[in-house]
Amino acid sequence: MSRLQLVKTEKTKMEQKKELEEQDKVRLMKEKDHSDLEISMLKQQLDGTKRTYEQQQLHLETKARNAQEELEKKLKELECLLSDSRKKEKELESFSVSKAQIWNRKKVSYLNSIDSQFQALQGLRAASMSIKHEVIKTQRSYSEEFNRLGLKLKDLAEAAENYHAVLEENRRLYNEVQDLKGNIRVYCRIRPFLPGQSKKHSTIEYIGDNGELVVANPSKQGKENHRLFKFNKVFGPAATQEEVFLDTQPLIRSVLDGFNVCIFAYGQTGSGKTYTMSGPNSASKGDWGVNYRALSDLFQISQNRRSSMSYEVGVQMVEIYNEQVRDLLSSDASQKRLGIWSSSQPNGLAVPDASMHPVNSTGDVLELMHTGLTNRAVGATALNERSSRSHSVLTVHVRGADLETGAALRGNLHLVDLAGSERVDRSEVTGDRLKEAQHINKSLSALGDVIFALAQKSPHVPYRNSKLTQVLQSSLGGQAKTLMFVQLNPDVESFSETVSTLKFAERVSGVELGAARSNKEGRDVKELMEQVTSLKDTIAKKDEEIERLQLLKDPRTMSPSVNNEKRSSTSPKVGASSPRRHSLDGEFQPSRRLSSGKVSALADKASSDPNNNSDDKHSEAGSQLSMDAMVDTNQISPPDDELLGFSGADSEERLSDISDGGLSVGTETDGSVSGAMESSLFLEGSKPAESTQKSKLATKIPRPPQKQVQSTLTRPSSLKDLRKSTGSKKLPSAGSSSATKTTTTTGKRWQ
Ligand SMILES: Nc1ncnc2c1ncn2[C@@H]1O[C@H](COP(=O)(O)OP(=O)(O)OP(=O)(O)O)[C@@H](O)[C@H]1O
Repeated sequence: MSRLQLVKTEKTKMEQKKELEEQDKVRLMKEKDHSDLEISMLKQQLDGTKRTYEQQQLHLETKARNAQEELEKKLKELECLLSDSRKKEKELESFSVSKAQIWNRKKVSYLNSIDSQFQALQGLRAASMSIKHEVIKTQRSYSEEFNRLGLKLKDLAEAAENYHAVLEENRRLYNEVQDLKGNIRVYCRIRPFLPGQSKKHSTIEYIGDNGELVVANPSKQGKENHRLFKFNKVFGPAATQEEVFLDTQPLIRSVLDGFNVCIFAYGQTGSGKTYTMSGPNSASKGDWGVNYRALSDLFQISQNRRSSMSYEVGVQMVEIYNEQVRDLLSSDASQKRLGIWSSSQPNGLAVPDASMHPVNSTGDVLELMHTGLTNRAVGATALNERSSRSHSVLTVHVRGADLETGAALRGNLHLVDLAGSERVDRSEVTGDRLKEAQHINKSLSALGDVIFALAQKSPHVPYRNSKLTQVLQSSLGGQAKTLMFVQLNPDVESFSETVSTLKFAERVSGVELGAARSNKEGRDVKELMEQVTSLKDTIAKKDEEIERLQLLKDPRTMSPSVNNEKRSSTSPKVGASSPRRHSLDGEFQPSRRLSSGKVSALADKASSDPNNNSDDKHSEAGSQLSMDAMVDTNQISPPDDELLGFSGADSEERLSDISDGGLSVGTETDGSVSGAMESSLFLEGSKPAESTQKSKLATKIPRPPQKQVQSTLTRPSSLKDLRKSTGSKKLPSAGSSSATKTTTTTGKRWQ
């Protein structure tokens, strides 16, 4: 059974295997069909592809043929090009060969030039080396020089630091010198005779170098009508405008240093006030008066100082007519009356309403002054010679600032052309003319009174008595400096006016008791005394010579007894005169007509023995002189002083006439010195005690009214008159200490 089962299992297995194989066969048959299908498809595909390839091959073959044709064409072209290029190459080769040759030539020339330039460069280098050495040497010397300059600069810088201090010191010293010369100066100027007047007699007898002036009335007989005056300076008729200004110039500088200065011209109508202050009409530069020159100088100095100071200058010009102040520079035709500030305003203006015109040059000033003078002249036609009857005041205001310190200063310069000073007899005038005269006399008297009160240190200075003194207040007194020009007309017909003018001036000049006088006096007096001694020697020699000549001329006097007599009586009279003139003047000037006496008469008296009072001739002569003087004084006195409004001034003037010294206590610095000199010159040998006594007497004399006293005092002799005058002029020097002190203490610097 097992076998069968085995065979049966075997058979099943065989059947299963056969079945599987059957299945495989079917599957394989299917796969074969499928593969046949695939093969046919692939065959189809292959055919299609074969065809496509064949087409493509055809196309490509066509293309290749075309390309080949084209390439053949290009090849031909390229061959052409190649042949062209070869040709060009050949050409270029030949060109480059020629170029190379040119370049070679150029190269050679460049090399040559480089060679030569190199050599030149070598030369330059050598030169530059030597220059360098030179420069180094110069640099060294420069640096040494710079060092030296540096040291100098340092010194300069140090000096510059002190410059301002020195400048300030200079100014101080300069103004001290001006102070030493006195704060009030009086210059006398005599105008020449005008064309057509040459034949007239002159009243001017003698002009001394030291300010002496002798006037006389030539129409009167006798030697006794001579009068001697003494001022700081006397300018004769021949003096030029420039000479006059030279002595004025120092004051101008003071204005720029902050001082107030007043320059005025006093004198009768036609005596040359306007000529001195402004110059003649349409004056050329050479004829310019003090005004123009002062302003021109002012600008010049301010210009010179511009590195250290800056200045502003303004001008006002007013006219005082009948006690009314009028602006001469105003464009306003209404000409209103202007008010005056009696005490100076902070800005220093006395007439603040008068127009102020800033000026920068002399040209500006000329223009303004022309306007001012034209305005004054307009008034003149309307009111008849008004220019002579009014005071014109040109005020220059200067404001300065120190550029270094910023310090400010202020100075005023008043340039005044006063109205004519002549006195008018009441009987001669009425109405407007009388009113004018009263106003002028009042203001001029007030001016004299102010100066006199200042000199006397009076607690009250009467500035308010006139518009003139109110306007000038800041420039009168204190440390202000005043210069008065006394103008004289030499015409004999003006003699009484001349004497009156001179007396006024003497009164003004006599008031200055300068602080420096006592300092200066010693030395100056010594010098002057030495001069006097030498003059006396000369006089003595001349005396002897004249005597000798006279003796030779007059044989009758040959006898010793007569000779002696003559010598005692005539020799001093004739002999002393001309030698003195010689010695004072330097040389004899016939025009002064002194040969027969006049000044010589004064000198006679001076040189004669003062003890010889019994000499009748002399005492007579003396009284005659005084009488003449009195007659003159009386002639000029108006009949009714009070009505004309100058009685006070007159009485004082008379007093000055009487004692001179009582008021004229020395004409400032030089005046006092000259007082001493005069006493020696004119009172040679006089007893000092006597002269002192007389001067004391003079100072004790009460003031007005003095006509009586005048005659008793002046009558004895003119010699005494002179003694009194000179003696009293010496007074301040003897007892000047108090006066000297007061002047110094009252002197206040203006600010
Ligand atoms: N020093 C001088 N040299 C030449 N001529 C002068 C001199 N002084 C004055 N004169 C002449 O004298 C005449 C009068 O002078 P001026 O007019 O200056 O006098 P015055 O005092 O100002 O007169 P007034 O009071 O009328 O103004 C003028 O013709 C002037 O030219």
